[in-house]
Amino acid sequence: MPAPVLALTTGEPAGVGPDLTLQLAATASALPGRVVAIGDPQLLADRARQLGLELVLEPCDPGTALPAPRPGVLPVWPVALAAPAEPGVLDPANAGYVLETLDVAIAACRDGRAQAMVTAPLHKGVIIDGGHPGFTGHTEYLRDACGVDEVVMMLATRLAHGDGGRALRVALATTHLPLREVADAIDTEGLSRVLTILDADLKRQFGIARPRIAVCGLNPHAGEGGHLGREEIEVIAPTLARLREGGLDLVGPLPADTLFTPRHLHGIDAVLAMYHDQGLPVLKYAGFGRAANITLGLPIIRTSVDHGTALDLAGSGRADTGSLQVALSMAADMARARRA
Ligand SMILES: NC(=O)C1=CN([C@@H]2O[C@H](COP(=O)(O)OP(=O)(O)OC[C@H]3O[C@@H](n4cnc5c(N)ncnc54)[C@H](O)[C@@H]3O)[C@@H](O)[C@H]2O)C=CC1
Ligand SMILES: NCC(=O)COP(=O)(O)O
Repeated sequence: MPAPVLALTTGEPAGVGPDLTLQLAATASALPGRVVAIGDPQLLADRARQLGLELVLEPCDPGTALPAPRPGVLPVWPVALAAPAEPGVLDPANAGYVLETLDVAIAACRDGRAQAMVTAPLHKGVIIDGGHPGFTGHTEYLRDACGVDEVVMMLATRLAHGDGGRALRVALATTHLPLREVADAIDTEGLSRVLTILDADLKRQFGIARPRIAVCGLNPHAGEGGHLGREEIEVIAPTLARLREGGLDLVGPLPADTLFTPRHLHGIDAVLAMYHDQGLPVLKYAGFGRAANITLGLPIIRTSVDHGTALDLAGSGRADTGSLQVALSMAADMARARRA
């Protein structure tokens, strides 16, 4: 069985995405699948030279089969930059380029030329500035491009210490939203959809027969019996009760500050946090550089790095490839599991 083809979008051209792609391709003894980079070949060649990396970039036609893998050769599906890119310097002119790399990867996953897509980081602000005011991230872009109503962002890592390499998975009930809007965005329908997708994809994509999911409250102390907010009483607890009747194994809502302690995490397959900065700081404290971001609920497989564009490191050679390695490995494993 040939290794799965992983379509790797190289992300914001002024960020570390091109660097990480090239660093991994030049130095990793083995990549976890057949990686094809999507980006501007000249940008990649210039960045490789800047980083002092020796590898051959081989532009290929996305419409034809990939050449057989060879050590030191990185196949590239070419997408042309709109303007030359300088490491660390954002240019809204290249917003369309970044989105086009995503479109190429999505199309390849949908028609079977690739078995998964892996995304290097993009810069949300510069894409908005470049004429895409509704853009909030890969997650929502993929949802719309794949024509599904709801997706779920989940980050996963392996705990390093004292926990036998156990997985920590943190999913989000809301994603890229101003904090002011979060409480209003949490309603029974949305929460039900998110938990149903999370449960289904932990089974389907991660092989967990009966996922046990712990759900955070929204407010301090999960609302302190209604004295510090009523979302737990009026929305979250009744939603969990209804989903339990449908067979989901749910714990909570629990105060988020104590939920993320080893005793409460014991036996839990995933935590659902109510908002981005309730769950992700914990995940990143536990595993920054060793975690991947997975979009659940899509018809295709998509993983990503756990970090952003790191403009301060672009072109320096000091960006850590750990998370990209995890994202590629996870995508390859998920593709093999789906094929099996
Ligand atoms: N998957 C994606 O496309 C993601 C994109 N972003 C976007 O990235 C942009 C910048 O976000 P920031 O909050 O500044 O986060 P950031 O992750 O780019 O940087 C935060 C800190 O982590 C460091 N860092 C990041 N990646 C690193 C790596 N591979 N090796 C070593 N150090 C690394 C940076 O140097 C910086 O000090 C924003 O537009 C954000 O939306 C953020 C997270 C994920
Ligand atoms: N903090 C995670 C993040 O911002 C990644 O977003 P996305 O671009 O993968 O939707």
